[in-house]
Amino acid sequence: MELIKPEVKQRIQELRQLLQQASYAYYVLDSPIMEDAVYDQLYRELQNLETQYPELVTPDSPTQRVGEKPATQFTSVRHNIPLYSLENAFNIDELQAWDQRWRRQVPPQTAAEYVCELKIDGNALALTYENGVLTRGATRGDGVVGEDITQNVRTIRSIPLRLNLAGLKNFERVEVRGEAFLPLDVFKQINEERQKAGESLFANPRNAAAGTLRQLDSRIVAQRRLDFFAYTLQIPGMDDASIASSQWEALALLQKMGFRVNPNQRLCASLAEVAEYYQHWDTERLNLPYMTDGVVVKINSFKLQEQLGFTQKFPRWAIALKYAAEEAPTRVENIAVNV
Ligand SMILES: NC(=O)c1cc2c(=O)c3cc(F)ccc3oc2nc1N
Repeated sequence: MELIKPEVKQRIQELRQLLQQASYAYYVLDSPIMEDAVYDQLYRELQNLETQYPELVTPDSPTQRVGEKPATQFTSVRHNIPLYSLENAFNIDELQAWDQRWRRQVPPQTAAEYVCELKIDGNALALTYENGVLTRGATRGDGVVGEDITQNVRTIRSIPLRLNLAGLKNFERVEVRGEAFLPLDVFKQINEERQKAGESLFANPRNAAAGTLRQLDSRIVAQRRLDFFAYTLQIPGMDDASIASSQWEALALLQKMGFRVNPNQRLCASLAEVAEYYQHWDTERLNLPYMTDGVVVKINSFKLQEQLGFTQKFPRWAIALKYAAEEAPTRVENIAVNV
């Protein structure tokens, strides 16, 4: 192989850096720093250089988000850390009952803060990063075994192909969980296209996202603009308390590493504040550009989470405080009617 001129390598690195920063600003921070036309021009220049020097292509290059050939099937994969589901509460009384339940496991008067996160109505994804590079994206499946949909996950622009691990040690292997979802306007557009093509409509954005994630051709997935909010950071073999001291800190770390984290989280000092957050978003959520179906209430301290642990199925330290279901279908039906 003839020696590659250093300025070519230099230019390729420069283009990757520029394109990655522009993509991060646009898809994660929602604040573009570059005109689309400029982005496209730089992207084409990088593509041309990588075509000319294929040995310089790296998996985290912005040109590597969309796979060329469709997969024939998805392989099953065992999660490095099982994904549990959340116990449900349907009103404030049931939230209080949960609070009394976990409090029976710890000394009386144990102080606790709560983190409230909007419960995004999408599909849980398990992301694996090795030395900062995304190596696997899998569906939740049954919590122990999911499907390897890495090539589809790579097309989700708000999921970083490489993490920003500046200043972080022991982060060689990182597991991130979050929710992949379809923004409502994309859901509506997809159903309009399906209506025109005489295909069946997706009943709701969650089904549309699930259907999209299971597409064998990642080029179709790339056109559908799935999005992602991260909410859990874990390191196999390390207890959570040595990664961060709390959920609140973990959310800040996820943002620092390059993930999109839902901006409406709230740190609550009491159940009264949790109830206030729950009531506030019962109506406010209808103005959001994505579907939610409740609030996830988590004990903030990782030390207290560890003391409480898990039942067979659920973490004792979290609960999904759901909204009454009749809201969502009405709204989604409205969208269907407009189609
Ligand atoms: N849909 C969601 O927006 C959402 C979902 C979960 C979980 O399913 C979940 C499951 C666990 F076992 C533990 C924590 C969790 O935190 C979560 N946090 C969220 N924000």
